Amino acid sequence: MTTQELIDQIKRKKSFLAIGLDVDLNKIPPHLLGTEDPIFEFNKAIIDATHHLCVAYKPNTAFYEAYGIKGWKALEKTIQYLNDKYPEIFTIADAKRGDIGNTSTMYAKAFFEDLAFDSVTVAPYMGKDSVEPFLAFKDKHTILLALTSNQGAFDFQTKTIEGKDVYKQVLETSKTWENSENLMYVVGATKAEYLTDIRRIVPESFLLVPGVGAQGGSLQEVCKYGLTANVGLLINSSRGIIYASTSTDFAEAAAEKAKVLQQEMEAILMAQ
Ligand SMILES: O=c1ccn([C@@H]2O[C@H](COP(=O)(O)O)[C@@H](O)[C@H]2O)c(=O)[nH]1
Repeated sequence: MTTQELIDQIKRKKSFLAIGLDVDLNKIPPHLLGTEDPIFEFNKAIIDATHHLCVAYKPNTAFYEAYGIKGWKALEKTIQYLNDKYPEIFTIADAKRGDIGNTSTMYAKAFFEDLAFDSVTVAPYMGKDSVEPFLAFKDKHTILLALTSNQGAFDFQTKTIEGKDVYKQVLETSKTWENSENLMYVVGATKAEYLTDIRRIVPESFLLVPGVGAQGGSLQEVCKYGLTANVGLLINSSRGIIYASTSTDFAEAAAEKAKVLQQEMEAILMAQ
């Protein structure tokens, strides 16, 4: 999917919500546990109930890898279902990969060719040659971790090396790489006060922003400093939406939570 197609979808739906599909078998409604593939059944119901309210889904691969072959199969079925039934939706494999070049090539093939995701999250700390294999896929998007939502972000990302914060070096250096127009960046909603500086370096780039809801980040604060003329934001919420109910009404309850966020987004876009 091109960036323009993503922007068009955002404008059409008046939403820049990315719903996180972080499926934990201990948290899903018990009646699904008797089905053949509870993870997929859960995702399918959530997707069918919420697809009109969001523009992206972000399965975090850890939640699938944890269940071995069955988890990976459920991930494969989920992305196939999305690509077949809702091809306008932007898909994000939150896998946080990155390794020496030939290994990164295999990661890129796994997520872009085999699973056919539109994008994958990548850790930048092994440098240019570890990210290039992802960027070589010209019709796909590489989402680089810039300033993450967790407390540990302050351990390295905000440290100053040679006079510049490390997260700023990630943004500035990555902009010089070939096909950098296909880069997006992860910035935590809990770090909204850094967005003015971030927008000075990447004024147009899309930012994937997790941390609204369960982690305490504010949608309003993020939009105040991070919104661009083309929106430029994908706001992620996972637990706050998908675990709204643990009963048979779980999909409707998730849609209600998603609707609240979508309406807040619509109001922000109208006021722009
Ligand atoms: O900086 C980051 C990068 C990734 N994440 C991931 O986003 C979701 C957030 O889930 P919530 O339940 O809405 O808190 C999850 O998959 C994280 O691994 C992040 O939170 N922060």
